[in-house]
Amino acid sequence: MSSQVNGRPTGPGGTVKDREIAVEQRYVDTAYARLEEMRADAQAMIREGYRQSLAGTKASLVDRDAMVHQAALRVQALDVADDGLVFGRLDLASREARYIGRVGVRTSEHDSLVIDWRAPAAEDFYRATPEDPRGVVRRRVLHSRGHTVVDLEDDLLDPEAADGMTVVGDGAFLASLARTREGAMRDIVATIQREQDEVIRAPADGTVLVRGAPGTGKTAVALHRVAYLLFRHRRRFGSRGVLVVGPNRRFTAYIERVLPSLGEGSATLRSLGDLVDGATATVHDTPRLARVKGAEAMVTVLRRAVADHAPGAPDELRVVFKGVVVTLDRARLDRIRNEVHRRSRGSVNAARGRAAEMLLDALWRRFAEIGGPEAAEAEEGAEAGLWNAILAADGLASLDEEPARGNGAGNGDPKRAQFDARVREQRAFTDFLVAWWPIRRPLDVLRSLGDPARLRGAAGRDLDRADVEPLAASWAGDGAPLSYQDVALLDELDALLGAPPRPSRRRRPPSEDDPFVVDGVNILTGEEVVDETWEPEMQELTTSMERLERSRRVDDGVVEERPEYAHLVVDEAQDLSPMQWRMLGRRGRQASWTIVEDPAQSAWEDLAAARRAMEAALGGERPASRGRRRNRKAPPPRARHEYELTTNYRNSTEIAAVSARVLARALPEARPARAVRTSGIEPVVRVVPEPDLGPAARAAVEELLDQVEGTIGLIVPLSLEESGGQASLFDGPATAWDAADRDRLGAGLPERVQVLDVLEAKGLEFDAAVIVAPETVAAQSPRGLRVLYVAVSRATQRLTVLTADPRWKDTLLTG
Ligand SMILES: Nc1ncnc2c1ncn2[C@@H]1O[C@H](COP(=O)(O)OP(=O)(O)OP(=O)(O)O)[C@@H](O)[C@H]1O
Repeated sequence: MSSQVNGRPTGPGGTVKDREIAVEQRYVDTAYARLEEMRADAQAMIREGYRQSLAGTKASLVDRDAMVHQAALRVQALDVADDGLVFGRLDLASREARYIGRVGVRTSEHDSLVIDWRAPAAEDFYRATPEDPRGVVRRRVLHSRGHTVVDLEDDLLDPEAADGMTVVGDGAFLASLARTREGAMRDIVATIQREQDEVIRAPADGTVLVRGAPGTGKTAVALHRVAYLLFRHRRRFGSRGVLVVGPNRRFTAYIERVLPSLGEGSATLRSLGDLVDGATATVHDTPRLARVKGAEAMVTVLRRAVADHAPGAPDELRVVFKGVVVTLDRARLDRIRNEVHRRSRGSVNAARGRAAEMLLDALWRRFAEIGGPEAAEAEEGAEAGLWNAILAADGLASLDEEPARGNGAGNGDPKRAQFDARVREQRAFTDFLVAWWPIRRPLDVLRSLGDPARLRGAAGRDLDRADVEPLAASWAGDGAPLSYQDVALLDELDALLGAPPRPSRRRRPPSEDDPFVVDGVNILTGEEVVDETWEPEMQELTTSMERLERSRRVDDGVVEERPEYAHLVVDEAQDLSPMQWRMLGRRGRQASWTIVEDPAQSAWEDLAAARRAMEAALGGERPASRGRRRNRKAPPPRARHEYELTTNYRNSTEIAAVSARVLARALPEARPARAVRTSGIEPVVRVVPEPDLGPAARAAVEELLDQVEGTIGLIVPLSLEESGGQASLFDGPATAWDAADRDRLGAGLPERVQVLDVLEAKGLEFDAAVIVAPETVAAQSPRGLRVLYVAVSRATQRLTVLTADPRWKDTLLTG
């Protein structure tokens, strides 16, 4: 027999619930006491690590590093568990009770006190249902504040086996969904639902693809999965890293506390605008420009741009050899440049040496063509022995002897070697080389396309001619802001240009008279000529933190090494352009992936092209097979596991009904998720004349400030002027919600109000949302209705929509 008691007084000890809370509190106190001991042990280990380092041997420093690192991680994890350490209890049919918490805690005799939520033994806590109780009779969720248990909620899963077990609860789960939002996402570790848990614990290999409508917990699930993967496969994912990518910086700021609250500080969290070191996106493109910049055709355009001559490159090379002037004109130089590019795709910046060799080849041929050898001999009045005399003077073999090894095309011709050596020495040649084949940064190339003529050349037939001017305008000028799509283009350029030649680590003798050394760098090989004492032994003795720091170092805007990760998590994946997929693909060539998306929220017009790019990114690059194995069949495609989340935990049923109506218009065949919480508060739609939209929005926010305690989102249409004045591309209504408008709207409002545009609102949620001008949002792009669908599904409690078009009132409220 069991008894469902919702806090009714039952006698001198208070309510049944109070007594149950007191029992749990005693257990929780024991767990905290042990946690404290474990923390003290870990801190002692850190002290011991530092003590060992005083011993001063190299081995002790390495040991110290490893020990301190491990212990510091442990202290960090234990600190995190300090708040709400224990949140669950399972009572099994076997009468065993299991406690589930943020970290595993064992007694000093190694008996389990608390099971880590990610451990297999905790799975039943999330998976057991009345239909499939998995041996669980009662599941209890403990709500704590700090170290104090303040509430309980039980689920009776197997009433037959309950036999006298107390069951308390008053729908605390639903109440937790209605909680006030504080501006940052929180973990859901205590209330993960079964369908979500299946995603979190999905296999670590291949690709996990998660779909679900707004508010179904896709982001929450993806982040908990990261914590799970790092816990269960620490060696694999911890060392090569996990990258979590969100759509924009506001979003990453919103979710950045979740992983640390789960004890995971090691995953890298970046927005699509921050993935390339040294470049930061600050604006969104207009939908039209985003489509152009994001399309795969840009690969060809950028290839041409890289292969084009650099701005300011000289168009004639002129050297003098033995009084004979040898020149290469523009047409010849262009042919050579094309040939060097053909051979050095992906390593253009490292190809200066090859460029020099090919120039010398061409100069030598030209020298022969113009009768140079005869002219040179005639001028110097030399007999047949002239060459020998010169060669001998240079310490090279005479014509009668074995041919000296040539510097040039490796043909062993001493005349050619002589020619090469003399030309290389000339400042005219080295200066030309540096200007003609400069080390180019991705940003320089992108800026060079700010010149419409140059962009037109690179565009060929791959861009619509009408797009060229606005594209160029968005890149022109050193101070032009970078857009989110631009960052993917910079990454593409980085891949095309390749890293500049790596500075030499070897110590070299000072080489002041080496003609190829300009400003301390050998201009042919790019090697830095290091002449200070270098102590490799000392350099290697660095801590893990220092190594991490060094691996991220950025040199003059060029990334030294693009990091690759063992696992990539992509949120809001439905919005990635093909170019953005390529950018991610380069970071996960050998990775497994978790992809989270809702195609119905996609603002991307050509979803099919984006899908192809996604598949290419996921296909990655398999480790190269060697030798005989090369002819074997291609490896099987990576495993894919697909999941759908179906319950909306964010919106009240009233708000979900409005978003379902927008969805029905945007995508009639799509099914909305089932909302589980009814608030009794109906959304409000007000019709106001267009010029009054701003003041009406202020008034709506002020009203809501009295009605909700937490965050308010004031969501306005896109500004179509932000990324370089492409207003001409705008073919919707003329209201411009530019930054100044938004500042005016937000002026003087408290911090819990955020003014943001519809794209920035992606993935976020607020207690209350005010949506301004749905008619404008819907008309701003071909996928405007989907963008509006995103906007109306942001609020948990209250939704107010302001429209200048009375028809929208019916659309939103009655469908
Ligand atoms: N099992 C759960 N227990 C408690 N809260 C939950 C649960 N699942 C999701 N939530 C909450 O529901 C809200 C929506 O979750 P989340 O933002 O992850 O949804 P989403 O599917 O990513 O939405 P969108 O598509 O709009 O980005 C969040 O506040 C999240 O904490």
